[in-house]
Amino acid sequence: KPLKSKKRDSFYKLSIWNHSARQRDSSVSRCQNGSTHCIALLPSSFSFYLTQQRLLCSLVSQEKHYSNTVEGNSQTRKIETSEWESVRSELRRTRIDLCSESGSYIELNTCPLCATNAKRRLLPRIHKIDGSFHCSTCDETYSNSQLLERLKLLNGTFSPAQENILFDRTVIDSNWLIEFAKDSIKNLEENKEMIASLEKSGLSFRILRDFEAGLARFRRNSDKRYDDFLVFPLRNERLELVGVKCRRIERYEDVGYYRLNSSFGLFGLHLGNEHQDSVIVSEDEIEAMKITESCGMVAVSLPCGIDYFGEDVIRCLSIYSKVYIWFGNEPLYKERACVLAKKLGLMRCYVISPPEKLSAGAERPSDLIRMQVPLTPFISMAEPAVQPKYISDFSDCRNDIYKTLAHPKENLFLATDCYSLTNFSRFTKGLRRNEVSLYVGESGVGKSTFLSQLVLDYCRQGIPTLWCSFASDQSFIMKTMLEQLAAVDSKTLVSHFSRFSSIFESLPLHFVNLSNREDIEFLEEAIAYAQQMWKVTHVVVDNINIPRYFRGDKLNCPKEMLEKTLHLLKHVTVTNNIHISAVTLPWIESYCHRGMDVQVTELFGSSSVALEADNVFFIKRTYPAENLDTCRTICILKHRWDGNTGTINLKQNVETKLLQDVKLEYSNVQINSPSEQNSSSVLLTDHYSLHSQDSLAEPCVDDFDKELIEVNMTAGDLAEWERLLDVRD
Ligand SMILES: Nc1ncnc2c1ncn2[C@@H]1O[C@H](COP(=O)(O)OP(=O)(O)OP(=O)(O)O)[C@@H](O)[C@H]1O
Repeated sequence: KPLKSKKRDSFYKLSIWNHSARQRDSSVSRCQNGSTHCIALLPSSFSFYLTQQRLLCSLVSQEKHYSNTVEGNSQTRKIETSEWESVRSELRRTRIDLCSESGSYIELNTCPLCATNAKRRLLPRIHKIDGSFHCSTCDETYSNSQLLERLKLLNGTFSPAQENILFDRTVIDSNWLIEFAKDSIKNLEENKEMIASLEKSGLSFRILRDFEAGLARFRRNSDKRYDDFLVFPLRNERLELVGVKCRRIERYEDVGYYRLNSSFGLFGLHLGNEHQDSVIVSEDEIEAMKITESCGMVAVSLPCGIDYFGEDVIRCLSIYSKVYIWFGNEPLYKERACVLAKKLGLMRCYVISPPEKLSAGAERPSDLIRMQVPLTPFISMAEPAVQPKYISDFSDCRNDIYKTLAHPKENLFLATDCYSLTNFSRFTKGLRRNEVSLYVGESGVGKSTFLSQLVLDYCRQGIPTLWCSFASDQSFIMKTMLEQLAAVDSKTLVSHFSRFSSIFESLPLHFVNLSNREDIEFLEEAIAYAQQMWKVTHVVVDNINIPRYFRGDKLNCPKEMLEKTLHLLKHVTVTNNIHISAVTLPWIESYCHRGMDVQVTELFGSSSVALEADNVFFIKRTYPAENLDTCRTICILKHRWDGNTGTINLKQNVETKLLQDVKLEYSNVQINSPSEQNSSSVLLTDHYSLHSQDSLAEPCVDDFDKELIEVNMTAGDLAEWERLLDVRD
């Protein structure tokens, strides 16, 4: 937990108590100078709280904790210490730190698979008991052994799997290896039959000689038969022979190695010279030879295919300023090409993946050569491995744009109508993804009341919503919502409390209390969590003026804080494809009492707030009252969807807390033609007749809007109320 700056550098007495409240241990932990975190090693299961001088921890007995997980569930396997140690050492190799231990999980500071990091919560984590790994950003779950395998592949510490490795022997004498390689070349030269069959498959003798490929015979232990193997020399970055790879001709997957030490070299490396600055990396020796034969470029092959990108391999490729990677078009090949490119340095790597149209489905160089398709055009079409995210063209967005144009309701709108605030709904055309709406108004003007009714309406339409509140008392807003949902007088509400409560509880609505969280990062974390857990698509933040810390840094300027927060919220909406409604106070409160001519820029000065928010709704008291003393006005100052601006009066039913939006005025009517207005009003009225009766049990007295249907239900008519609710459900 980040400590406030003034508390840094101070001493904390750390007392750990066991569950029977006997002091078990105590030590002094100190924040290091300038550090934001105070780290103390604590038993895995404890709860703690921080007072002025003390961090009090209550320790939950370890046995009890285990009984809930392992013994309680016989299917859960306790991870072996050795397994965990190997995962831990692979993680260390990947330079991934174990970030923290919380409850039964160990968090990692970065995901080894998708590279999400501490800035983007939630962190990937490993279960302490069964060793399972889960990252919610890339949505990958692995068992302990699967994770180990993945990490080994990423690290290049993979040592060839047992299956196809017939032998892997370390040679002590380098001369023996040189003699073996020479002999094998001679063997191949003398075996005319073999050369003829290789030439038939598209490999000329010349290229075999250039690559110094050879032939060797090995006797099988089992049946004393001899098998022919092609021999490929492996050289290090100094072009010294460090090993040979042998591949059985009959079964090409079967391989064997003779190596001088634990490192591998590359096949074909000796063909490069100082004049060549580019190389093609292929998975397979035959492919490498065919590429060079076909296009004249230097091609090398990896000693263990796409499974091994160890340091020795990377060193061999370091002399080239341009590396073309040609593995294949399948997702696994592409993924491995990316991993290799990252290790080599993205800026100098290019990935060759022949487009299907041009290659007639053939993606590997040998297939293309067999089909007599020249390779050079594909090499020139290679895509740079690094594709900066900020560069995009129409084709990147084409599909999304089509979807939003052709099926806006399914792809863009979370909801088009709000049934209890019909005029507002007609004006705003509903709730759209990727937008931030800002509700501005002086304190106590009714921002939360308005939003609670809006949220309630959308929740009833099934839109999963998260209400994030920085206010200390969250029950207040829940109470308002319950009153608005019930839409009955307080006496009836009390007598039927449990019934209304269960309806309220069944809504897809979740609350997050951020009252003690002054850092905006907690909000980010809460949204990420709610997205994972409940797939929320609408998030309300009440109110964004409260946080003071931006990712650990205290910002003393509220304007800067607001700008940064809004920028963050906009980013969150776009990355998560959701809508965020944020509540804020205006910077210049005097404008609250001005007429409709207020501009967004006047409320927020020349800041980026006006730019970042897609919609700005300014709620103000209506002065002077022509008998409308309970009225508020909501001014639509900015509306990105159609650019309309206007005002709507809000009238509250004091008993039920329900708002009625009356008297809609467009300030730029020319955009909405009368016919459009009519058609939308028919639609709204239709819905309204079905939905409104449960939300407006007691209609407001004044009939400002002719389109509002009359509600003929009495406040206490609960049976009818529930019947309607059932019909709607
Ligand atoms: N249209 C309205 N007419 C009359 N009273 C209203 C109206 N809207 C809200 N109120 C009342 O105003 C009071 C304050 O409302 P609310 O808490 O929603 O304000 P707020 O702007 O969110 O305040 P804060 O910024 O302090 O959180 C409540 O008692 C509410 O019932």
